[in-house]
Amino acid sequence: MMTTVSITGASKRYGKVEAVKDVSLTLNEGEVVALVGHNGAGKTTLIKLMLGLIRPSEGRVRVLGEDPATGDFAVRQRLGYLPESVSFHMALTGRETLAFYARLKRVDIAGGADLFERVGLAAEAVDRPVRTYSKGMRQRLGLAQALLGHPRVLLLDEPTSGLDPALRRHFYDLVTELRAGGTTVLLSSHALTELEDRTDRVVIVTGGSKIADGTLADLRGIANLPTRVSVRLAGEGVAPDWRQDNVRWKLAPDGTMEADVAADRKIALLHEITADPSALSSLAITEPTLDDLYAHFLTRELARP
Ligand SMILES: Nc1ncnc2c1ncn2[C@@H]1O[C@H](COP(=O)(O)OP(=O)(O)OP(=O)(O)O)[C@@H](O)[C@H]1O
Repeated sequence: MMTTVSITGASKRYGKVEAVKDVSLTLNEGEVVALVGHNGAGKTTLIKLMLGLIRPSEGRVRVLGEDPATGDFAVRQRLGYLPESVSFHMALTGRETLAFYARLKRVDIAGGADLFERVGLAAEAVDRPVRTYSKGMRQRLGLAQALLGHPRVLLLDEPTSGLDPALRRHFYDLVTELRAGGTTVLLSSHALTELEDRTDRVVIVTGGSKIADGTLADLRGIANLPTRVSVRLAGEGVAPDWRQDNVRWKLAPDGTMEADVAADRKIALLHEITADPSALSSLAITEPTLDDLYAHFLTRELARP
């Protein structure tokens, strides 16, 4: 897998504020990575470092093998960026806006109509002034702008804010397609639930530091949080042996029995529970969500001396 972005020991200070502290991070070709963290955690600063808009106070940033702040313009042409709040010139139409950005980026606009279609901006809207656009339409125009020049690295800051559920799905389909074509996609977001099944890797930052970096499975392994097992018994009178196991079951008001089971005991317990399938009417297993993991890593970080 080819590395497209590599950040090594990077820090960025603004006076006394250390917006990014000694962060090392690698992004690869064809990878979708979520960058998550609270407000002020340093996400935008990291993105600005990758874009070469700012330089690190310490450390090194390389994008497609070059320093984005000083490197070749050709590298910046292969970088796409969607800022958190997209602001366009309200009097320009969608088509004019895209043409403007294409000129800035010095890329061919020939595929412009295609781009509108790809991001789901209706043909009838393309020649209307941007001031008549809804927030979701502006967001899609922003995405079309970010896709100009077939970027190899796409940095998207809160890309789904303002999109309704159907547009979100469309957006993630597009991300999947880009990833298949080898693009690196970095999504900075607060929307943890929707990121869960859609990213290859999750990077958590807080107070400018990176505190976790891995696949969801990696993070689950490190966090070692319990798995929730929920069962419903087939009949009132059934009292299987595993109820006596040293797992603490709680009875929910709807009659479901729930237990939080340590990762290393989960499989043995499930084996036991399912030994007599006729005893159960339903069984559900819930792994820790990205929300749970995020809370875990933040709490662990706060507890550090
Ligand atoms: N130009 C700047 N001058 C001074 N301080 C800054 C500057 N840019 C960022 N900071 C500070 O650096 C820290 C990190 O900010 P950053 O914008 O990177 O966070 P973020 O994770 O993107 O937050 P959000 O989710 O709110 O966008 C914050 O404390 C912020 O106030």
